[in-house]
Amino acid sequence: MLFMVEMDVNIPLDFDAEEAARLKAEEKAYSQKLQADGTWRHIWRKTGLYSNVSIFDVASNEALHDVLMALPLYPFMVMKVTPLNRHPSAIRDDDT
Ligand SMILES: O=C(O)C[C@H]1C=CC(=O)O1
Repeated sequence: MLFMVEMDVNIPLDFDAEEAARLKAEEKAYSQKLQADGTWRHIWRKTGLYSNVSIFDVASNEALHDVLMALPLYPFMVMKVTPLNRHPSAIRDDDT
């Protein structure tokens, strides 16, 4: 199942800088592990924003929930989740 997830990150300005750097490093490692195993199919930065658009490929709503809740930066994120269907006019057999 494919989902588009939009993540807006908002770390308070007075949050400890070292802790923020640690959480960002953890987030990067977690994200790259999920990208390597095919769960996190695409990640794009929204230009000019601390925000991304991502595509996830997971087995169920519950699986996506678990992946998102485990994001180290989750406490600082607002997310919008959109389920995706293959478009009937798509010309490619896959969506890579
Ligand atoms: O930077 C972001 O958009 C937030 C988050 C998502 C992946 C990652 O490494 O950080």
